[in-house]
Amino acid sequence: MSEQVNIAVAGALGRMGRALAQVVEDDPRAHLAARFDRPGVEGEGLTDLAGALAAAQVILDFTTPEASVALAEKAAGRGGPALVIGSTGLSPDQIRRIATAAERIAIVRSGNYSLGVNLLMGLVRQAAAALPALDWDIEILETHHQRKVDAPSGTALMLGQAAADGRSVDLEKVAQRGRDGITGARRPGDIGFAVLRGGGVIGEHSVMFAGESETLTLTHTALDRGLFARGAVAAALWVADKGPGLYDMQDVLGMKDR
Ligand SMILES: NC(=O)C1=CN([C@@H]2O[C@H](COP(=O)(O)OP(=O)(O)OC[C@H]3O[C@@H](n4cnc5c(N)ncnc54)[C@H](OP(=O)(O)O)[C@@H]3O)[C@@H](O)[C@H]2O)C=CC1
Ligand SMILES: O=C(O)C1=N[C@H](C(=O)O)C[C@H](O)C1
Repeated sequence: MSEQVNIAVAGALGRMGRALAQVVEDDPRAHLAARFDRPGVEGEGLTDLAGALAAAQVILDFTTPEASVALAEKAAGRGGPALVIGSTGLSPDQIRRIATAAERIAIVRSGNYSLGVNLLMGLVRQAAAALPALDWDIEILETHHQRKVDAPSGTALMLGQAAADGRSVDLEKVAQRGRDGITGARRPGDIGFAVLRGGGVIGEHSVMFAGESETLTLTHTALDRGLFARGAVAAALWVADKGPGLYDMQDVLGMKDR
């Protein structure tokens, strides 16, 4: 067997952290080199951040925006390891700081590591380009479990970006992220976001193209959290030998050139 890739898991006690560790342990190409959580949190088999930085070729980071930025800057400052970041809810400034860190180390960042969502992004871009904005409204609906803290989801924002790219418009200028009360009629060209939270829903995303006499809806449903973990571990194996740069799951899946 060829050499295994040493992978550490940040946020190891979280929902994704636990799923990620399981997938790494089950993959013969990977070795679970370290698991760590919030500084000061101890637990069986947990190391600290310094131990993880020293042991890992790649760290899987599904934590919080603040933790991901701090980790990216720390890793960049010492020239590694590479990172696979899945945290969502990042501000534009936090996204910029991760991009700056990626000038010194390899970082994969995506709001969704599933194959289906990454394929859906291409379909949404294509549909948005084909359907004239004056006749077709775009609305994005996402549903997640009751414990999710950010909204709209990272995936919903990626799908909104894909729709905006298809229409060659700036998402910031057309995004409609909250409606309540007397909102006035829908502004032509807006891309709307709607958010549901409840129970244990892993993640559902729909993009509706609404015309006057017909609607077209593209939907992705995640059936199990391990889906994202398997995609993230595939990204870790992919990025382990990459040079500095900011990559996404479309790079990992080889979808960029199609
Ligand atoms: N890109 C994708 O495909 C996916 C992305 N996500 C995203 O991943 C993130 C995590 O989701 P989820 O696992 O459900 O959340 P959880 O809250 O269950 O897990 C996050 C974990 O990270 C820990 N943590 C917080 N700060 C640090 C730190 N500085 N260093 C190390 N660990 C830290 C948390 O500790 P504490 O509880 O003490 O705060 C917690 O244990 C979210 O942003 C979510 O949206 C989720 C699924 C898929
Ligand atoms: O918090 C979650 O659970 C999820 N977060 C990601 C997002 O914000 O899009 C991906 C997935 O939908 C699950």
